[in-house]
Amino acid sequence: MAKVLVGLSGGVDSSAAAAMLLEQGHEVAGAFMKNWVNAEGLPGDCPWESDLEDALAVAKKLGIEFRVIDLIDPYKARIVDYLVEGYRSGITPNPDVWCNREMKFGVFLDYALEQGFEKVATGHYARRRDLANGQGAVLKGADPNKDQSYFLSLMTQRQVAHALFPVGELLKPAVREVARRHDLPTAGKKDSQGICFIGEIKMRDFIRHYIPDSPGEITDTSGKVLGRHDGLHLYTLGQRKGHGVASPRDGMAYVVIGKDLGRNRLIVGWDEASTPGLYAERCVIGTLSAINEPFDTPRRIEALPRYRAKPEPCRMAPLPDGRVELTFEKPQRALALGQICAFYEGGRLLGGGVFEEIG
Ligand SMILES: Nc1ncnc2c1ncn2[C@@H]1O[C@H](COP(=O)(O)OP(=O)(O)OP(=O)(O)O)[C@@H](O)[C@H]1O
Repeated sequence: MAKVLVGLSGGVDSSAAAAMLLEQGHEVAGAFMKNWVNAEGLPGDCPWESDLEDALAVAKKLGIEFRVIDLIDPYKARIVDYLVEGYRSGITPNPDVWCNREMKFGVFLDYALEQGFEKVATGHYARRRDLANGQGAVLKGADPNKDQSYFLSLMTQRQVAHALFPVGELLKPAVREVARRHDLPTAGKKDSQGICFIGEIKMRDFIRHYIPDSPGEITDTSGKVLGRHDGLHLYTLGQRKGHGVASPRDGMAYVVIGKDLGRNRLIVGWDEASTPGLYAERCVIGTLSAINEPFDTPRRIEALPRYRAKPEPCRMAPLPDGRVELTFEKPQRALALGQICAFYEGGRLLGGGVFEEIG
């Protein structure tokens, strides 16, 4: 049995996680991380105060110690700045994946260890197993509709060694049942949406607050002007809606297929396999994180280029500069620089990295 600090977000999953850990006989305390406060008055609803109340009510009901930890400054430095810088430089950042590595299993885990806890638990739908060599492994969650292992793909072995994911063993209805059985006030709460800190604030409004619009032309690949954009950072490869260019072809939409940074032009094309720039078979992944074995020999794996994508078979080969090259069996649509790619073998998460070159 271990001394566990569980991250209580005020949602049903982490509430049930705390209850399960108690049932398993662990010594449990709960903590709410204060990550971001809408001090800048962005339009939208930021429900952290009611989430904090819910987390506190759950801890009370379970009779566990509850702490509020102010991580606003490290969150700004590690997540908000990464997000804004990413958009500014024209890539597509993924703050949810980064948050697990830098905050929940970074700053928060360090705090927990310092305070004498042995483990940090969260309500993620993933499973943790001990390997014969003593290492911890991460498997996909038992509920295929809820699996969140993708978001854990940049975790290190040290982080996994101290992590627990109790609800990952269950299907979602069984998780709600745990919360009901313990009469937790969050049992019927609907699942949270969106980026962990932005809450109900629209990403577009958030970005616009930090990066001024920089309007330019929208063209096709021949350079013909089809419309105007508000700033290249507001668009992502493969994006169908929001660019405002109507399609003259029935059943065939214009999608974003590239950005010409030099001329501040957004390039659109047809959403079809033959469109240059939209599909790629090959890519280079850097900023790698290997949970168990290093990626130093060529092998066949499955890759998830984005959350909720289908696992795609591919060949992974190490490069002399320490990164890896992936060659997919089938061309992949809209792989975006900056996005996270998670690697799997069967149901086991091998790790992941960042798309640094495409095509
Ligand atoms: N502000 C927070 N304070 C403490 N822990 C948090 C916080 N936000 C998220 N977590 C932890 O990270 C886990 C995954 O976060 P995510 O935002 O994906 O929540 P979720 O899947 O909606 O789960 P939940 O139902 O518990 O909110 C949560 O289950 C919780 O353990």
